[in-house]
Amino acid sequence: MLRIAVPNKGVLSEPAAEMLAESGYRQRRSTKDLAVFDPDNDTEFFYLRPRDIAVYVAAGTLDVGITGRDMLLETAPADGEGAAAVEVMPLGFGRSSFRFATPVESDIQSVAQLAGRRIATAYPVLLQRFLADAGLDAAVVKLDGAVETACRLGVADAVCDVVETGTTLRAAGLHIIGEPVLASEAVLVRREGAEEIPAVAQLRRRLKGVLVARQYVMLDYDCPNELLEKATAMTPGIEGPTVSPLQTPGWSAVRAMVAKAETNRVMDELWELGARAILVTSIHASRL
Ligand SMILES: Nc1ncnc2c1ncn2[C@@H]1O[C@H](COP(=O)(O)OP(=O)(O)OP(=O)(O)O)[C@@H](O)[C@H]1O
Ligand SMILES: O=P(O)(O)OC[C@H]1O[C@H](OP(=O)(O)OP(=O)(O)O)[C@H](O)[C@@H]1O
Ligand SMILES: [Mg+2]
Repeated sequence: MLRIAVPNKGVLSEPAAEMLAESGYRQRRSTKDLAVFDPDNDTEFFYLRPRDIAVYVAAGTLDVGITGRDMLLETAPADGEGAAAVEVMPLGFGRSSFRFATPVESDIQSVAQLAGRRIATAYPVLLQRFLADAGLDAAVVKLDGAVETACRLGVADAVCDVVETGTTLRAAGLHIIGEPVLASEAVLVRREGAEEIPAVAQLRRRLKGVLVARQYVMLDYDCPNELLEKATAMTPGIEGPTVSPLQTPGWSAVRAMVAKAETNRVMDELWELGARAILVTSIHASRL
């Protein structure tokens, strides 16, 4: 039986459950459920705090888990101190960056100026590692959350925290300094060195299938044969487009997958070239 850890709360919780449901797995009905068994897939899901997920997976109690890359790295054991969990694949949601910020009016306006100052964070391991690598000596103030308030309340001179839109930082009168310490998103994790069992390989294919269905659309169009070479170069698809003859002499129908973000640009270019009946349909599921 496959055992999977899923975030029970926070921003990763809903999108993780949604992605698993789209991958064909049963998910919990109530946010109070702590575990769910999916008999059709012989899989059990455990709903845990995202911060703890890599710990369970590293211990080998659970086969795989979904957590944030930042949380995975934060909970990684120090060298030689037991097994670690490792990233298997990024999942394309819960994107954020982990970065420094200071009060707008602060005298600290660069990372180098953090030397000798107090930095509040909920990710002390990540921060210590960055400081050590950068050769900076600073005091780390470990907080549990709402880190942005630490400067105003006088317990820190700067923060190092998760930023997505920057709204929370701005509301606290802070601004970003320096480059991101880490770019994070939700990731699938498993135990370092674990043997790839068929159920995990299948889970990965299913998750990849959802990612592809989210990132691509199917594009169909009709094209005069003399323009086929140029048109298919614009829509190469994954392994090459499907080209079939139309009943109208001198015309072909073309079908190819196109990145969702590119759809309108590609449609405009195809139209300009002389393609017609350009249609876009969404992909519900895939195995490439
Ligand atoms: N606003 C956000 N946008 C995108 N990802 C985020 C955001 N806030 C947190 N995350 C990511 O979600 C993961 C879990 O964070 P989350 O905020 O759910 O847990 P927490 O801070 O430990 O708990 P809580 O906020 O419930 O007290 C982390 O990987 C983090 O980078
Ligand atoms: O850049 P933004 O879009 O504003 O998002 C970033 C904020 O979201 C998270 O807070 P959360 O709600 O998880 O509270 P926490 O700080 O207590 O974890 C994170 O810790 C930041 O505070
Ligand atoms: Mg949080």
